[in-house]
Amino acid sequence: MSSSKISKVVARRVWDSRGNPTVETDVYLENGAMGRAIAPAGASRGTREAVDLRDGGDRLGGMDVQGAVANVNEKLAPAMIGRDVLDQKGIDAQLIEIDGTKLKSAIGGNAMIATSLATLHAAAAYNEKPLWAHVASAYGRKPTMPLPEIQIFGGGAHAGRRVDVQDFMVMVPGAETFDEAMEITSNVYRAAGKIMAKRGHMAGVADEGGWWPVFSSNEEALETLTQAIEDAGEVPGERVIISLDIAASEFGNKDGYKLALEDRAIDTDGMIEILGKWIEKYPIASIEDPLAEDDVAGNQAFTKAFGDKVQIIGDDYLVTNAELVRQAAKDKACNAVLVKVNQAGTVSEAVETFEAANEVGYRSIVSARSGETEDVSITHLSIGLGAGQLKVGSFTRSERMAKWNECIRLQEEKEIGAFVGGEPLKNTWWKK
Ligand SMILES: C=C(OP(=O)(O)O)C(=O)O
Ligand SMILES: [Mg+2]
Repeated sequence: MSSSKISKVVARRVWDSRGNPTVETDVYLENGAMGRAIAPAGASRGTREAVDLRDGGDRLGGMDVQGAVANVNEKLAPAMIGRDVLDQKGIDAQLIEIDGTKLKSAIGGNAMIATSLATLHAAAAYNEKPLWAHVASAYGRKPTMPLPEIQIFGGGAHAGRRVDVQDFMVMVPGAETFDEAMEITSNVYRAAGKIMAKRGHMAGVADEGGWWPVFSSNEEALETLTQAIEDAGEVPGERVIISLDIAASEFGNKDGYKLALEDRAIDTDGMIEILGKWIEKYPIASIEDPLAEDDVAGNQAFTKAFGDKVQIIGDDYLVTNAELVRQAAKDKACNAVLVKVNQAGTVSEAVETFEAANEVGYRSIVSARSGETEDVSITHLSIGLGAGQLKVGSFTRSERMAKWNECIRLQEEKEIGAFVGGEPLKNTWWKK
């Protein structure tokens, strides 16, 4: 039998969609197989997520990753060589041990996730399986096509804080196929672009490909999005619903929130009231980070008020951490978790979070970061785990389309369960 032992690990500096350097790792096996992955990078980051190691001083705005690359080549590689690539858990545990910090700040979350993901790719290559199939068999999951969650307008930290809300997205739970969900979303995207162009507000796209938010209020963005759904020939709330990432930690905390665009300071109750009005008025079926990451009482109150109506996703609030998911379930805060591999820092910890979500009955949405590359690992993870939903960003940016187009290809695989768009939102108003 050919050897599944790791023979070489090499990292290098490559570039992401914001022009920032990031880490790419190659893992080679004795039998000649190889896996490669690139670390993504967030802009609206939770304080409890794994941190990237950045350096460079004045060069590259202190965003360089030479130290992280060196850590892979000099510290992780020697420990990995000779290990069985099929032991993802053991390898990840070793990476965690070498780092030795709570937030992966010594080796760097960027170094850790590129290496952990590359190990997963190498194991798939050893098994001569596509990544999704390896993930499904390694974790005992039924592979399934996800419901796409796609940005139409960007905002928040991804668009110079032109509006407070970070992501104005749509999902098409009423689509019959993944392909149809993409087609309908692209119609909405282009309709939204036409509205902006007509208003003389067409100003390019934000970090994840949604149109640049030239609006005078958060609500104007919601109105425009609803209009775009109509212009695309759809009845808002029928096949197409709105989903929002408020990313509230970016403009507030438990002591108060500052809606910069509207020049308003409000408290937790005020935030819940505004969001409640939006849920009343617009066809919103999913909201991410409605309150700040430290606002436990706010997240609890919001979930109590709207948890049986909309999907409530913890991103900065749960930072792809299994313990925090279990705690949130005890606290009755949120009913879904965003799974971002680099928030956890290793594949094993991200999968553990996904499994914890399943245990407590929370939905999972595998997600990209605002800084991305051509790496399509998350497409395979979402399908292989049968996570149900995938959040990536939008048209106009190929680092996003690489992931969506990989979904399009994979829907042709007979072993991948059919798209059941409505299923992930079945406990929301969309389908009781
Ligand atoms: C994808 C997101 O943005 P970032 O990667 O900047 O955290 C998000 O907040 O869900
Ligand atoms: Mg988010």
